[in-house]
Amino acid sequence: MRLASVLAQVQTHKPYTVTFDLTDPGAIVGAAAEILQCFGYVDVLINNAGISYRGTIVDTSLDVDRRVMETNYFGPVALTKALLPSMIRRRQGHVVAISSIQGKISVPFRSAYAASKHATQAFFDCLRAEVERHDIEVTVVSPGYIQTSLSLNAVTADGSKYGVMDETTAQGRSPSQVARDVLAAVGKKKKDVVLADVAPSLAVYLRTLAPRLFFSLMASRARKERKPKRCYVLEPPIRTWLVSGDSFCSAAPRWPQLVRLQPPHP
Ligand SMILES: NC(=O)C1=CN([C@@H]2O[C@H](COP(=O)(O)OP(=O)(O)OC[C@H]3O[C@@H](n4cnc5c(N)ncnc54)[C@H](OP(=O)(O)O)[C@@H]3O)[C@@H](O)[C@H]2O)C=CC1
Ligand SMILES: CCCCCCCCCCCCCCCC(=O)OCC(=O)COP(=O)(O)O
Repeated sequence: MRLASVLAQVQTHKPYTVTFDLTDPGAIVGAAAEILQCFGYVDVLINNAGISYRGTIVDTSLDVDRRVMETNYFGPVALTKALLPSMIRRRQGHVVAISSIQGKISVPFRSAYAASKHATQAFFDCLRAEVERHDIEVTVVSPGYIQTSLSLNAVTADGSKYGVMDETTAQGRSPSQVARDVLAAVGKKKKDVVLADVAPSLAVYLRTLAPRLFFSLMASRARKERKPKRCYVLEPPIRTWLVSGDSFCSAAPRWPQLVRLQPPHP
């Protein structure tokens, strides 16, 4: 009842949906214009859309690197630039970038994703400093795993969909809790928020304070994820095959279920 009476006093807008592709710069400009025409201004821009990736650098086509970068970095940058002048004119506005803990640490088989999120962190950190004088707030949010379709929608080395619900994703935080935490961060005008468990949060410090140890942990993680578990011999012709280890499967399932043993893939 109290909530209803508070809501009745708060001026709000009827929801309005504008659908566009973040990899299409023209569509972004058009969408921003449509949003401004409809509402006149934007109070809080939450750059949330994104795509993840699984694969080895050596096997990944440059088109895939570009696609991830276009979606996760250039898209939000373009949308922010399109809406920023109106925020500056109004001397009011809040820009949120949903990055990832992988914007602060880089883990193996996520090169394109981690790079796009590091770029996001850097861009919005610069933006925060530049627009402070216009009274505009910038919050970068770096979550750990969240229970969404991110792994299902992730792109692989050859551009196809990964299509697997990873255990890490399935066991991640609830999206509604993360949404509440993001809104709380906006309410408190927080500048940088990590929403992750202890190990990833500590890993950020480890990367800065003990980089050699961090790099060695990541190298060992890479070795483990590629480690084969079972071995089959097929004949004829006489060849030895490996079934890739479960953990590697979960990192890059597009990789062959059967891979040749000699020589083993790096
Ligand atoms: N889930 C996780 O573990 C974590 C997620 N994040 C970040 O959270 C954000 C949201 O991802 P999440 O909800 O988890 O993943 P989902 O795959 O469930 O959702 C991704 C969303 O992004 C939209 N999207 C993807 N590509 C484009 C595009 N080219 N143009 C417009 N919209 C697009 C999708 O729209 P559509 O459905 O129409 O394709 C969808 O709404 C991402 O930035 C991700 O990096 C950060 C840390 C952890
Ligand atoms: C002093 C003790 C420090 C202990 C640190 C040990 C090192 C632990 C490494 C932790 C790596 C965590 C990786 C977390 C990845 C993550 O949460 O990513 C979030 C996402 O964006 C999800 O993307 P994905 O597509 O990879 O599912």
